[in-house]
Amino acid sequence: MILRTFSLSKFFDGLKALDRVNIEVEEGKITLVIGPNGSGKTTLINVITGFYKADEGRVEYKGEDITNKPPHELYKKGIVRTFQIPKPLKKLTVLENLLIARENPGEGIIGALTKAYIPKEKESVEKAFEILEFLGIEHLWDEEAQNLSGGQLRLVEIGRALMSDAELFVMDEPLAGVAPKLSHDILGRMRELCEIGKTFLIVEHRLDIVLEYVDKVYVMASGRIIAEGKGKEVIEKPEVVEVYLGA
Ligand SMILES: Nc1ncnc2c1ncn2[C@@H]1O[C@H](COP(=O)(O)OP(=O)(O)OP(=O)(O)O)[C@@H](O)[C@H]1O
Repeated sequence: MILRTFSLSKFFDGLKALDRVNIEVEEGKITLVIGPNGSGKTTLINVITGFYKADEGRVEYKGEDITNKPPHELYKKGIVRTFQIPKPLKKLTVLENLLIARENPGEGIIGALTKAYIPKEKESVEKAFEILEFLGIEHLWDEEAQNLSGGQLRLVEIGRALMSDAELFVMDEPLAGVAPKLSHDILGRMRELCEIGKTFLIVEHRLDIVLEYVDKVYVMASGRIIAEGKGKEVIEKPEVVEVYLGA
């Protein structure tokens, strides 16, 4: 397992947003976390990636305790979280967005903007083009991000993460606002990346599209993992049907 959580808990003023969560993320696989609104999925990702502090429990990455390490330290270890491209960066081109991603793992917007105009090494530019080509958006390299469709922006977000050489990609709703065809393309690209050893931990609501691509599914409700398994069989479990109906 590349990542594991052990009895991970997070409280907000008495609310148990995470309640002793145990998950295992296998290397080279896509692990999906689902659950009704407010069940704790984003909180789980935020705690794993160091954006929130855990109140109890532990996170291990490659056997090392990484609990409550800040995002930039996790980035150095090979864990990257994707984010929607913030507004100021939308004025930059697609290529520029990839180039500054490498320098700004922590996603500080101010830092990103001040560093945006430093000279770029040839090697970084070559790498950026390779990634754009892989994602099928190399023709958009000189386009301002603000002119892209929602789906194209998602691909740029993934491209930014790929600039980092990370091994574990943590993504919150990578398909939100993306049309079905492009969603399938994105998931297909993720599967190809799994083949070269990359690992994905994702939260996604679009179950109709995503389930066939993922290796393992965890279902959350009220801060707890209530079911786990492979693809479609999980969502047919009575306890899962129940939480979705109740929601
Ligand atoms: N920063 C915060 N402060 C206080 N409460 C929070 C905070 N973040 C999340 N919560 C609460 O924790 C619970 C879990 O929220 P979370 O966003 O993790 O759920 P989710 O499963 O990602 O939901 P959604 O599918 O709607 O995004 C919710 O009750 C939410 O209101």
